[in-house]
Amino acid sequence: MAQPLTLDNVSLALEGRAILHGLTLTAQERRIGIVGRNGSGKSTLARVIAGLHAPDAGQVRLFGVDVARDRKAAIRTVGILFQNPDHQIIFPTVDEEIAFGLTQLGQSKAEAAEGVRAILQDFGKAHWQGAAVHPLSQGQKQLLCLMAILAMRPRLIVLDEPLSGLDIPTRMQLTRYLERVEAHLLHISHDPATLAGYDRVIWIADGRIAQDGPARDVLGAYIADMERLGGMDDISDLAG
Ligand SMILES: Nc1ncnc2c1ncn2[C@@H]1O[C@H](COP(=O)(O)OP(=O)(O)OP(=O)(O)O)[C@@H](O)[C@H]1O
Repeated sequence: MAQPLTLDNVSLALEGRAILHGLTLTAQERRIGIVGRNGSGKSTLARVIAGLHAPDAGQVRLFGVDVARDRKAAIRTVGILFQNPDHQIIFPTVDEEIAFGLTQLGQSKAEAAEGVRAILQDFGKAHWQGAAVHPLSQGQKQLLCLMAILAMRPRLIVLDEPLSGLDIPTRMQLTRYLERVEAHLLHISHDPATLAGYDRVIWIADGRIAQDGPARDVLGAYIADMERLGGMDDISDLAG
């Protein structure tokens, strides 16, 4: 059976600078965390795994789908949630935002409308039907993005720091929503606390895998290294 996630020697340069260096891994865990410092390449990796950016070399396969080459299959397979929902939302109303992905999947207007109704109902947000997006808080917008992705029923969702701009109660609520998601999650964060309890954590440093294993081991080593670096003199030496 096809593995949920396979990276085979994935490399990528941006503006002539190598960002990802021959990443290779296979994963079947349902909850995978990616940690790393600012500039280590996490967001770039997120985009490559979501098929938004083709690698220069190597291949990403999700459940057997080559997400860079087979875009049609990719949109059924993977969704991505970004840090800032304002960069993700393109429509002025909740319904249009959710319906868009469904029509991209080939659903009719009526099917998409039913999909919108169903996902809002599922999240106890039936009263959002017909609502405008602009008065929503950041957390509510992030929830809208999550619902829009889940309505499409992807098998894997890439989370690129979607909690980091939210206050603590909102983060806790969104975390609870994420916990009930059936799809596989690949959650990118520089905050180890977010990933405690995950099935597997991969630490990325300078576009390479620094460590890969159980959350407790990898996060422990990562925290120790971050504290070591944090104890050093000059923040200008810390840039990624
Ligand atoms: N479009 C781009 N063009 C050129 N360089 C880029 C581009 N996007 C990112 N980079 C560079 O690639 C490196 C990795 O960036 P990336 O955003 O993937 O890291 P990150 O680990 O997600 O960082 P952060 O935690 O700060 O978001 C950085 O040095 C960044 O400056």
